[in-house]
Amino acid sequence: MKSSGVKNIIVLDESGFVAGELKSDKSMSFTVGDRPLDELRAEYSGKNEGDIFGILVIGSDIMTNPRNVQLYTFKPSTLETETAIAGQIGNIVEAEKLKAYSIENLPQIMEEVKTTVSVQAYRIGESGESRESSSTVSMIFAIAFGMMIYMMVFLYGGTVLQGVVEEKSSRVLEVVVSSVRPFDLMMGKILGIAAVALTQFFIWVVLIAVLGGLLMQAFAGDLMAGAASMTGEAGSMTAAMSGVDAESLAAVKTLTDAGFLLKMLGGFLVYFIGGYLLYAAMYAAIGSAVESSADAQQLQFPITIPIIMAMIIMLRAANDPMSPLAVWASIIPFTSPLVMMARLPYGVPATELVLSVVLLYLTFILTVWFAAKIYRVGIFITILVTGGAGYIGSHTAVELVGTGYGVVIADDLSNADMSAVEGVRAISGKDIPFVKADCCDEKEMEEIFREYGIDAVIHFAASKSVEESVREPLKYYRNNILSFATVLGLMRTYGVEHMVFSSSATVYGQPDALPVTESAPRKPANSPYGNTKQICEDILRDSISAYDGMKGVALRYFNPIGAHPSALIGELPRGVPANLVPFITQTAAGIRERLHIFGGDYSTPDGTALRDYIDIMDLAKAHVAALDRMLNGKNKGRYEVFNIGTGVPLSVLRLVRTFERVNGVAVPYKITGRRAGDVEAVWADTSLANIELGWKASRSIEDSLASAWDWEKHLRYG
Ligand SMILES: O=c1ccn([C@@H]2O[C@H](COP(=O)(O)OP(=O)(O)O[C@H]3O[C@H](CO)[C@@H](O)[C@H](O)[C@H]3O)[C@@H](O)[C@H]2O)c(=O)[nH]1
Repeated sequence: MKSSGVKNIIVLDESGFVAGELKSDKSMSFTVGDRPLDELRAEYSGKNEGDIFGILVIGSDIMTNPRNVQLYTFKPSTLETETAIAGQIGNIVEAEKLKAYSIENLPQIMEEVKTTVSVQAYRIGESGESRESSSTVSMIFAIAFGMMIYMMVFLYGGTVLQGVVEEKSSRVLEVVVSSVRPFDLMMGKILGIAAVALTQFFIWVVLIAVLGGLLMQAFAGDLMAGAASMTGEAGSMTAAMSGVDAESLAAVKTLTDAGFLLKMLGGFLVYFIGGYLLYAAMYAAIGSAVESSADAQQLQFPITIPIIMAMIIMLRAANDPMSPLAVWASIIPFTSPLVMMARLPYGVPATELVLSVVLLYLTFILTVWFAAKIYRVGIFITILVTGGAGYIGSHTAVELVGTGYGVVIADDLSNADMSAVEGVRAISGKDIPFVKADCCDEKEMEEIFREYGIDAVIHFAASKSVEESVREPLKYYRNNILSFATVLGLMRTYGVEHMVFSSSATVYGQPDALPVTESAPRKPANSPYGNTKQICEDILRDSISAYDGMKGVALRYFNPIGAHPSALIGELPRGVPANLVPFITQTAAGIRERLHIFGGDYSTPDGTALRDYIDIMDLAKAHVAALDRMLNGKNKGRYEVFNIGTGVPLSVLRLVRTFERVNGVAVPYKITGRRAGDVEAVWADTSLANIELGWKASRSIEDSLASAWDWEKHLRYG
């Protein structure tokens, strides 16, 4: 990779008057050779690292046959070198010819002695064989191929960029993305457009080849025939001596040299594909990072800089393929596709070629990875689901992914199981990120905000046992309130503005009027648990009113029941279930002897308490609806509250009977005294959620109870 420096050229001058007149300069140095050509060739052949650049043979009849000049090189020759030598010899011959004329009619003489010398280059390989090649053709090839790469990159890179930008605004993509890794999606997009580009390119190549062939036949038939009749060095020498334009012959020979053409086409394909892929990946990264085509225009500029640089270096490299700039630019991936094409005709060491190709394709893959990372952040709206391993959290995570949202689950697994996360992954078919973190731990949580571009939070993380909260209030105030305040604080720090909070119908206590609307007064809480839900609602309301941009929805759930239809996730109570349905399923499964129905003396049709049982899948969908509303700017206030229920009251006894009927299992039960803290009846007025969220419970109580039983059986019997 060292610079070519001064080109030392041995001159064998058969004419006797040229060698002495050749002037050395900083690029070329001439010494007169004192041994025959064959001897010199044998001595220097294969010693590419040596000092001698080549041997210049000037024919004895140079005065009458100015084309009888041959340059045998041990290193790649360039058009620049050949032109310089030809120029010098031309001047010397002209001067020599001038001597023979009377000086009186100088202008006429000048015209007459004007001589154009062409140098035929012979590249001496390791084997000592010399092959004639045309520098002009090589350069034209290099530049033409380089230009094609350049055009393709611009043309189809732009297509990739537009494609990514357009799809970003399309919801369809989010659905696609939910089942494909961003890396695969990005790669598919780039390769898909590459396939189109290549097809179009090959159509062009075939067209040009056919047209070119016809033109060649029409205009260059004679020349081709001449070239075909002369094979090898001897032929060329004859041609040179017979005065046929040697450069034209060399051009035709180069064009008909299958080895040369194969090398150039092979190189072109490797660099065309590699160059396109790399730049397409860069365009894709930009497409991922911007919101609109207009923004993309501005960001495209940085990409054009290396391409333009590569174009400039490519033109230089065609003249001096061994200069350090050319060598490095042909290895560095961003310029290599163009620059290497310019160097290729002159012969490039295999190590440089391999390094260049490997680096090009490696950088492409890295760029796709990088683009995919931006894409994920740019295209996915990523939702942090705290408590996502819990009952409602896991079902909501499934629903979010199904809708096209990106999800990160955070859970300390204190009252949940990793199997729920696995279930979510299995259902959604996606490797959803899970972080074991306590929402009260600011450091742990901050990692999540830093690592994943969080756009919104659904906060489920909380302890949920009414009875336990009475025994351990501090645990509840910490787990439910401190955690919520910590998450909200981090949202502020990281500019995350959307919060869906998991509230509860418990805030209504025993409502004065039924069904209960969102505007019903909240009653003093019966338990620390209930109190935390009220306090968290207030924290959210106050934070939103204090902090610009922050928006929030509190969803007041009624009684969530049921499980995902796949039975891969469901409610996972620890110890003796406090809630009705898990107790029923465990009793039906024989784990519990009998169900105790708390209170048969309420003022209700059958004396048992009335509740509004909402299916877990419907409840999960309500979260997506709330999130969509905020993210689409459809919310009417920055803080909104919705009841999430069916609006249909059901007694405990009716629920038990329905369970038995739907599942064909008996649930032994006994009516006992009322449970402390229980309200008699509560059910939702869901009209606000129906109208504003465009959400309505759709699963029947039968569906819910059947899925609850399926889940229990899955837990027991797999
Ligand atoms: O073994 C049991 C369990 C419950 N019930 C009754 O079933 C109904 C529903 O009880 P449960 O499933 O415990 O729900 P709720 O007490 O209504 O509590 C729900 O509603 C509360 C707010 O109202 C939330 O805080 C809870 O998390 C949520 O489960 C109530 O009448 C209970 O008395 C029984 O009869 N036997």
